[in-house]
Amino acid sequence: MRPRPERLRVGVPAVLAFGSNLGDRVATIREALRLLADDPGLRVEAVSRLYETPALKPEGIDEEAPAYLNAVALVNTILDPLALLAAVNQVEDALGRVREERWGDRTIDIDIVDYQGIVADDDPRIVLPHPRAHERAFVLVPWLDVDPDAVLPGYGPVAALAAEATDPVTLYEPGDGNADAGADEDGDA
Ligand SMILES: Nc1ncnc2c1ncn2[C@@H]1O[C@H](COP(=O)(O)OP(=O)(O)OP(=O)(O)O)[C@@H](O)[C@H]1O
Ligand SMILES: Nc1nc2c(c(=O)[nH]1)N=C(CO)CN2
Repeated sequence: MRPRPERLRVGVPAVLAFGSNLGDRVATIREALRLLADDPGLRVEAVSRLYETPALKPEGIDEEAPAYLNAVALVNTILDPLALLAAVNQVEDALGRVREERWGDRTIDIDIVDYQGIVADDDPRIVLPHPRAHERAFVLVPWLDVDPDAVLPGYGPVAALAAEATDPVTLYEPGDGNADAGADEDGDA
């Protein structure tokens, strides 16, 4: 009998976006990834570099608010979209996310950008793809890091959308140049 492959690919692909603008942003994003990786329902397959981005508020870019770090992860999951949302909400809650004002400062935000290419807006709890991802360079640019050929369902190639998006995005390079979402705020791996 042939040995069983160690990891069977039975799930579906999804794209998660991470944002943090309060506390130790790198440590928080890294911990969010660790908590998600511990979930038996999903596997983290690739993580982008970190990008520093000014806070986008309903009235526009707010240079006075603490800047965000943003990253994107590709996952493979056996969870359905609502179960995946529950899993990411649980991680947000564990990391001290407080839901007060719209687009308010937060320790962590995790959005489901894409789930298996599905387009669905009938359930406001989970709109797919994420309804604002197409215009957010802070989502599109890190996504390109891990999938240069990515396509946002209903909108087209992510590279073209990123070229159109106007919000500024800067590769985050702490002291030692380690921009990995796996390293913490002072650059330690
Ligand atoms: N694709 C999605 N990913 C995450 N949440 C979603 C999605 N579609 C709908 N929602 C719903 O959006 C609601 C608000 O989510 P959240 O508080 O994270 O918004 P936000 O991060 O402040 O703003 P934004 O959605 O613009 O990033 C949640 O209750 C969730 O059910
Ligand atoms: N730069 C930046 N701005 C934001 C972000 C974010 O992740 N990065 N997320 C928001 C709500 O999800 C609102 N504004």
